Amino acid sequence: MKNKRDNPVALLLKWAGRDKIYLIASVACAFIGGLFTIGAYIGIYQLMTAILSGTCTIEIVTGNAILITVTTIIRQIFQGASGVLSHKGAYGALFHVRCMITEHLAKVSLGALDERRSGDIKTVLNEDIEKLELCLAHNIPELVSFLTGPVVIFVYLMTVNVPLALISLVPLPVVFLIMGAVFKYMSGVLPRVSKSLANFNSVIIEYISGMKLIKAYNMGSKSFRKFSDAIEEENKVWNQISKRTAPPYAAFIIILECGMLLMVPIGGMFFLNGSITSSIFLLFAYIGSLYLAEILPLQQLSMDFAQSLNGVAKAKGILNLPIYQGGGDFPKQCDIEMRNVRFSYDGKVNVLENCSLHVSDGEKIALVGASGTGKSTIIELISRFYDVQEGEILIGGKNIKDINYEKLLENTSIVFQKAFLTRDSVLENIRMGGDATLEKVRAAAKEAQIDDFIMSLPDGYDTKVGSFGSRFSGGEKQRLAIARAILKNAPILILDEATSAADPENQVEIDKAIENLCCGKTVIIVAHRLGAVKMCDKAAVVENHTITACGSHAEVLKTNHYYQKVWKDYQSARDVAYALKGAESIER
Ligand SMILES: Nc1ncnc2c1ncn2[C@@H]1O[C@H](COP(=O)(O)OP(=O)(O)OP(=O)(O)O)[C@@H](O)[C@H]1O
Repeated sequence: MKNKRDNPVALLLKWAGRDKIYLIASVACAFIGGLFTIGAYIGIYQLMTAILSGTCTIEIVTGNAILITVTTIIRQIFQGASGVLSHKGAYGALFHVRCMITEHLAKVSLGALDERRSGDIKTVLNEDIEKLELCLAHNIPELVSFLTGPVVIFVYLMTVNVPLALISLVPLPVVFLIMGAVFKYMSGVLPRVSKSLANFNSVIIEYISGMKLIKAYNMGSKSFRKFSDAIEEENKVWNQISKRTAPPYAAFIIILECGMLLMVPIGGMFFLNGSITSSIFLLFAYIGSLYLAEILPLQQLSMDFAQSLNGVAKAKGILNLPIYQGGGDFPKQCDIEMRNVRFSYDGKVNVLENCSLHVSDGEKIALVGASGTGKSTIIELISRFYDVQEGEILIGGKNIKDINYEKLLENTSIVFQKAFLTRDSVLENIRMGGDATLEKVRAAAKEAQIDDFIMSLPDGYDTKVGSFGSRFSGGEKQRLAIARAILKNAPILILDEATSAADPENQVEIDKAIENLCCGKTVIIVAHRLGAVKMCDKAAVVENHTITACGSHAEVLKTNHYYQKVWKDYQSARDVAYALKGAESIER
């Protein structure tokens, strides 16, 4: 049996939360407005009858004119109110759904997200959810409004003449069959539409964010090709849809409007054999053949409805992604332990196998290893961006899966190799949604060696960061990210050390900032340059999918070949720098 929760309209109403009341009120208004459709038809019928029977007076004309005007005005008022209420409810619902999805995404493992492209998620959050507005603000109230009128008129016609009223319904099953066929076709083709749109969005995101690279390698025409292919596919899909849906739409309109073809000969026959009066004949010849045209606006409904349901299904798909929930308090002690961990991103190739590591509370450890050996993966597992496939990771003796995810994030600061700045003020970029005062933010920025620079900006801490942080150099961005982590003051610090961003002066400032940041914390640093080892108590070598050596610099240097080699290389490089500079005191 189909679960009630699977019903897309019920789901939409649930997502609308408190705004559901506006949606229900809008449907009620649409219904009442629809009831008043009958006024104009009754007015015209009464006038026709009076004229044909020669009893028409000024009172009858005025009375029916008032009836038609007033019912039309009331109908419009209720339909207008229905529109206002449905839009208020619909945009409230859209807001709730978007918030639910973004909050949900924050608790989803990166593994689940890796399978989706950013364009795909953007399409759901933007275009697909926007389609829900169609359903809530238009489709549902319009369906009620445009169906109520014809139903009321049909009931009225039944009171006048049952056989003719029933004959007037003949086109209806045909048009509903057509609408059903269009709905079925649209539901089938929509996954291709969504895929093409998601691809289109991904290409745009890639094109804009990779603009520097595109320019540097003169890739304009090549990437434009990708761009134009995506546009072409979009165009192809929608052309195909119009080709397939145009004929049924035309048939829908023609069949609805051809009621006269039935009503005139059949009504005429009834009139000639004396079973109906002339006014009843005219009523059916005119109104009885036209009233179904009231549902003409519904021709778009099947396509819109299919799109809305597709939007619901895709939003539900994201909301169904498993999230980290439950779990207890963050432990008092912050020692970190990896026990025999196995991890693979794709389920096929193991990045880590039987990997173990212990970092004591308050200890600083540097992860050293060749590129691609799994250093960043280790810190992503400790931060629970992904879950291990075998083994366990413990903090303070507690498996991180048993720690409340938000508490884990609260107590861990991560400084990424590539600092990401949001399009907001410098102040907000440091306090990241928190409520720290400017004084506290400045104190953190001072420790991160970036306060002087921020104060030299035209608007100081209120300076807006340009898109993708483009106003700041790599080193400045790095120090802003360090200021963020200093302000957060979490007991565990994970640092994917950046070197590319730093020129020598910047590096001195970054090193000082990192030193301040690390003070009194349990720290894991991914050491891309060996110089970082000097600020740590221990070094651990990541190679062959595991940690092969761990200990003080001297201990690891004694036992590990890789470490001996890179240390030698590091020293030679320093000697070259020493010779080039001719300085007396380069620190060894
Ligand atoms: N999201 C991902 N999906 C699939 N594979 C990944 C992902 N991230 C990393 N990898 C792969 O996992 C392996 C380890 O990558 P990782 O980034 O942990 O190495 P690293 O030691 O930090 O490298 P580097 O020093 O160059 O930053 C690499 O082979 C990499 O290609």
